Amino acid sequence: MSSRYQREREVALEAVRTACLACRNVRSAVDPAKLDKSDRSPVTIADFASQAIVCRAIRRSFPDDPIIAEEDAAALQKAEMAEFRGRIAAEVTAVGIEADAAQVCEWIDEGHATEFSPRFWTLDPIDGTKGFLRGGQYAVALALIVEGEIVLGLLGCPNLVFDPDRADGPVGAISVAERGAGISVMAIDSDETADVRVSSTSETSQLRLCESVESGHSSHGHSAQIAEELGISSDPVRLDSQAKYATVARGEADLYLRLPTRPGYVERIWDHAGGVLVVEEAGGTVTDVDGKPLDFTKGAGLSANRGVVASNGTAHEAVLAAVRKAGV
Ligand SMILES: Nc1ncnc2c1ncn2[C@@H]1O[C@H](COP(=O)(O)O)[C@@H](OP(=O)(O)O)[C@H]1O
Ligand SMILES: [Mg+2]
Repeated sequence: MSSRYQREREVALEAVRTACLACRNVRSAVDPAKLDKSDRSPVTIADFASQAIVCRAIRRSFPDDPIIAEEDAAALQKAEMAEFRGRIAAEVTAVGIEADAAQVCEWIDEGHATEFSPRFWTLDPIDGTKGFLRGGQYAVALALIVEGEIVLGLLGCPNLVFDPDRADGPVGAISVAERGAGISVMAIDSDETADVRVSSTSETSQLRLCESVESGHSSHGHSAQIAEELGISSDPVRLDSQAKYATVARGEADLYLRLPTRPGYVERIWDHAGGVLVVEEAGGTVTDVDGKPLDFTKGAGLSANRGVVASNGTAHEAVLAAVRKAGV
């Protein structure tokens, strides 16, 4: 695979892999230590450790690149958070990056950018924090955006089986996509690599649909209507995080629907950028529910779009027609 962004890929892959290992370590501890953010969504030691690891790596290799990331260290600065800060530093140190609490907070805050710029990274240190907490799917999601176009997309999925045909095979898969250069999936714990491609299913009644576990993140009612319209009789597969994009990319599912639950919710770029390129480079198509391409020039939010439809491409137009019929 010829690569225009070879160095960026290497740095990003190493950082995402290390962040995945830190997340796993926290997950296997008795208490992943959760805080509730001001919007009442959960955040854990692992979210902060992952963000510190990835932001540090990008800052060292690409000092001028802004990073738009989900977390910030503001809540960690309070005096009563000293132990929590110390635990984050210990988790970062445990994966081979020696750091104290102050250093870790500085790295986390490297992800403070919010505005569009000609070249920037976007990071979700743990996408699907609810999935992480319940032992389900989650992802470390990283993308590089140049002139509004995603050029690199990585999804580290520590709980995703590497090869869907080997259910008892290795667990942990990192999808790495580069625009125009394809996608490969790497095992987290070995050098095993796989080429993947979306499915070729065109018969709409045969489409395997995936969606969020959380009905507050995507309307399950509308997706049931759309499935009925398409003649789909199988139940949707529900999983947390951008692991949904990874499953569409490797043909394990044919369709991922993210349907607005309320008017005015603006999707965050870090919840999609990595996954979008992973699906596109595997041969699939991603638009919003109105059929428009996702617009990554608006800062941290996808304010020009509503919802997301990611498919194997073949079925995309038929799905959009069903989405319109359902009145999404
Ligand atoms: N009302 C809403 N509609 C769509 N997405 C939402 C939402 N409220 C929160 N989210 C996002 O949904 C993400 C999880 O998606 P999924 O349901 O596919 O696992 C969360 O990411 P984090 O887990 O990183 O906070 C959060 O950003
Ligand atoms: Mg997220």
